[in-house]
Amino acid sequence: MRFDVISIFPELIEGYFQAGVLARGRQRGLLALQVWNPRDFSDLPHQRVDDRPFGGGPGMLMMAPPLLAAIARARRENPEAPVAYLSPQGRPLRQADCQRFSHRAGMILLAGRYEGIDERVMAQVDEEWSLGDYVLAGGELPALVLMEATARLLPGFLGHEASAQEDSFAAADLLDCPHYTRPEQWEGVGVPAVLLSGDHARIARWRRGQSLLRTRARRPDLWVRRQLSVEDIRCLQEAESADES
Ligand SMILES: Nc1nonc1C(=O)NC1CCNCC1
Repeated sequence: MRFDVISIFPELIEGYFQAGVLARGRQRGLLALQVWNPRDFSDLPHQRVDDRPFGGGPGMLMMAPPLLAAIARARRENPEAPVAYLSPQGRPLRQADCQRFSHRAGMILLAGRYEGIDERVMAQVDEEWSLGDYVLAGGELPALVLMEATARLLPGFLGHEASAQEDSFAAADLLDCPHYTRPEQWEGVGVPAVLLSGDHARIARWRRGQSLLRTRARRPDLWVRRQLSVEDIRCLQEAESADES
C-alpha cells in the first residue's frame, strides 16, 4: 500500500517511519511512503504557503495553489488513491474505516497546519477524517495514526495475522479484555485460573465475556449499538456469575 502525505513538516512523517512496524513494513515492501512539501510548490518569496484569512479572524490559512499543486503531483504518482484531508470537521475515524482503507492500493493524506486550509482545496479532497473532537497544531499526527492503524491490518504486516484480526476493535467495536503474563504471582496478586487451564475454548469465552463486561461498563456509546449474539450472551452471563462468586 502506498501513502503520499502532503505536509510542510516532512521530517515529522519520515521520522516516525524510522522505527517500529511502519519501518519494518516499508523495508519489507508492504508499505511505500512519499511525503510532498507544499513549500516546494510555492512561487512566493521564502516559499510562503500561508496568508491571512479574508474577512479577518485569528491566525493564518494555508493557501490553495501550493496545496493543489502538491495534490496534483501526488496524484501523478498515486493516481488511484483518494485524497483524504485530516481535520476536526471530518468523520470520526474508526477501526472499521481502517479495515476498508487496508484493501486500497493507496491514499493521499493532506495534513494541514495553521488555522486551516483555503476552502477551494476541498474540490480536490475525496474524504475528510477526524481523529477526535480536539484541536491539534497540525494534521501530521492524525495522518500517522491513520497510516499505522491501517498498515497493521495489511496481510503479513504484523507477521501474526491473528493479532490484527483478533483486535478487540476488529471484533466490531469491543474493548479489549485484561491480559496477564509472567510472573504468575506478583505482590500477592495472581492470574485468573482460567488463563492457566489450557482449555482454549473456555479461555476464549472468558476473554469475550471480559471484553463485553468492560465495554458495557466503560463505553455505553458502543454498548448501545451492539447486537448481542447468543454466544455473547452466554459469555457475558458466565463472566457475570464469575464476578459474583
Ligand atoms: N482533531 C483532528 N483530527 O484530524 N485533524 C485534527 C486537527 O486538530 N487538526 C488541526 C486543526 C487546526 N489546524 C491544524 C490541524
